[in-house]
Amino acid sequence: MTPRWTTAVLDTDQPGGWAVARSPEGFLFDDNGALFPREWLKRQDLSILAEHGIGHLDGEPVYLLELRSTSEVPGCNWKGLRAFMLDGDHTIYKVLGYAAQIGTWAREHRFCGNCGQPMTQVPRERAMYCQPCDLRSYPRISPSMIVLVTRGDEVLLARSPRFVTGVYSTLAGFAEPGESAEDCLIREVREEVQIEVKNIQYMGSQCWPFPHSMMLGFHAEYASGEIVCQEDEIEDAQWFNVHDLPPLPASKSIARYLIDVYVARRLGHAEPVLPG
Ligand SMILES: NC(=O)C1=CN([C@@H]2O[C@H](COP(=O)(O)OP(=O)(O)OC[C@H]3O[C@@H](n4cnc5c(N)ncnc54)[C@H](O)[C@@H]3O)[C@@H](O)[C@H]2O)C=CC1
Ligand SMILES: [Mg+2]
Ligand SMILES: [Zn+2]
Repeated sequence: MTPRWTTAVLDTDQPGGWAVARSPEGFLFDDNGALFPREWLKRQDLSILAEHGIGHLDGEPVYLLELRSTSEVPGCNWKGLRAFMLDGDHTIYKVLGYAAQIGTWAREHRFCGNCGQPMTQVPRERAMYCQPCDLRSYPRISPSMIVLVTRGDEVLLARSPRFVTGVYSTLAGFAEPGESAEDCLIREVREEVQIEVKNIQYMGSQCWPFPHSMMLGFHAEYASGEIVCQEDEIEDAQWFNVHDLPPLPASKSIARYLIDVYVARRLGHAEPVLPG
């Protein structure tokens, strides 16, 4: 089956196609969703910082209008990417997630980090370029490890002070330079709960555009130690029995997938599928 959405670097001098608009308040939407006829959208009173041709949806070109600020468009409203993930069509969320990552990266690379001069978009390539330095900047992706640690019928879940009240999730953290995925996972689990793990197994990955994480998901078994929560980062962490779990993260997240797979295996149920 051909995918509905494929990314591409499109020439913004070509007319037509669909466009999405992104401001500090999220994406513009109306009753028909977040995609608008591009020529119509460009006639609205928007403060456009940059335009990017980002790909094809059902064969039609899609562009991003990255805005400096939020403006009123009659009949339309603004909504954050997270809300599109939670209650929207998954393909549209993928389009918007990609648009958000390209918009953020291009906005943050308008000037060369080496010499401070303005950078320009490279035609037909997803890169910003500084001519004097011959320096290219590519979209930023931050590898993050996420792991479900288990001990028989028990799973180790924790709460960050940033989470929705009551929700517990798997442990996660960003890779540091010089680390393998496994080194990072072992360090993060040690730092956050002072537990040692063994039998690390890769489970799958997920793009997490908040703002540019690439989640690499693992399962690991408990080896030793008692839970001690990292100050400021971890509000609470506990072993939960698979028959008695707390409120869990959103169903489309890889955190939820890691938990659901393990629970399904313990209880002999059908395994879930990881949303891409
Ligand atoms: N899709 C999913 O199911 C889940 C995704 N996540 C994501 O995983 C990522 C990592 O999780 P956290 O526990 O927040 O990370 P973490 O445990 O490494 O702590 C966050 C700290 O890392 C540092 N940091 C921030 N951005 C960084 C970067 N790009 N590279 C290196 N260090 C950075 C900052 O000091 C920040 O306070 C986040 O983007 C989070 O949103 C977390 C849990 C579930
Ligand atoms: Mg963490
Ligand atoms: Zn430069």
